[in-house]
Amino acid sequence: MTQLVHFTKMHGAGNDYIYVDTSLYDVPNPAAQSIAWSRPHTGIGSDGLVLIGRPHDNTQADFSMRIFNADGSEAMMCGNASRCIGKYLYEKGVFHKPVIRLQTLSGVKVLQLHLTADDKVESVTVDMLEPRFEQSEQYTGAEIKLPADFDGHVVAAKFVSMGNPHYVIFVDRMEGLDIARAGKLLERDEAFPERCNIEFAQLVGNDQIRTRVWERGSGITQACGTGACATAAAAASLGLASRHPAVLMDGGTLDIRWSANDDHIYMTGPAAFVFEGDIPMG
Ligand SMILES: N[C@H](CCC[C@H](N)C(=O)O)C(=O)O
Repeated sequence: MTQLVHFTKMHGAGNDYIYVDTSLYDVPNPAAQSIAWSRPHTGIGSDGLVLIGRPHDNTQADFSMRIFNADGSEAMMCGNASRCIGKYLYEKGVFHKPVIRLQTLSGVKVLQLHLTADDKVESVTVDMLEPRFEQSEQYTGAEIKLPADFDGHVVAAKFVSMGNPHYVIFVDRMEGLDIARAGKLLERDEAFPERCNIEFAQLVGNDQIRTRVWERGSGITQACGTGACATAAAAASLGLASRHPAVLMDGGTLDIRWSANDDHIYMTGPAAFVFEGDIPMG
C-alpha cells in the first residue's frame, strides 16, 4: 500500500510551502518530494517543502527546519517559513511557548510570537542574525551584467548574504522591466557559484521599499523573508533608506528592523494556514 504523508500547507505573505512534521512522517527523499508536491497540477502546488524536525543538539534549539525549493535544491534559510513554523508549533499545541529557538543550516534563529487575546499567533518576529556583504563562496565580486531593458533604470545594486545569497537591484521604476527574464538569467550568473536569489527594489520613501523577488530554485514568489531583510540591509548600507523600513512585496508587507545595538536584523510578519491533507509519497 502507498504510504500517505500528512502535510499542512501554509503561507507567509503569499510565500507558500508544504510543511511536514518529521517526528510523525519520515520523508527519506525530500528533494524529489519537493519537486513532485510543489507542482500545481499534479501535486499540491507550492514554492517548496519544509521539514519540521527535532534539533540535532537540543541544548541549542527547540526544533529544526530544513527547506527545499521547488526544484529540489536545499536552501540555508527561509524567513517566511520560520514564521509559519512558529504558528504551526504553537497553534497545533506541539510547543505552546511564545519563544522558539529554531535550528537552520545558517544558525539558530529565535522566534518571538505575538499572540491575540484568544491565544492565536497574529505575527512573528524572527531574529535573522547579521547581514553580510563581503565576497565569499556565494559571491565572487565579479561585475554583473543586466539585460538591456534595465539600461538607465538601475540606481544601485548590492550583494547581501542572510545565510543564503541575495543580489538586490534598486531601480527607478518597476514597470516595463522583465524581472522574470532578468531573475532567471542572474540566478545563474557566474558571479554566484551557488546561484543566487534576486531582488528588484524600488524606493517608495525613506521607510518603504517596494520589492519583487526571483527566488533561486523557485522562480518568482509572492514574498521572500530573507529577501526583504537583504533589501533593507542593502538600502540602509547604501544610505538609500532607514534601518527600519516596511518592505512591500507582491503578497504582503514585512516589517524589517536592522538593530544598531547587535547588528541583527529583526523581521516581523504574518503566517497563515491554507489547508492540510494526506498525499502519497513518491
Ligand atoms: N522564501 C524564503 C527564502 C528561500 C530561499 C531560497 N530560494 C534559496 O536561498 O535558495 C524566505 O522567505 O526567506
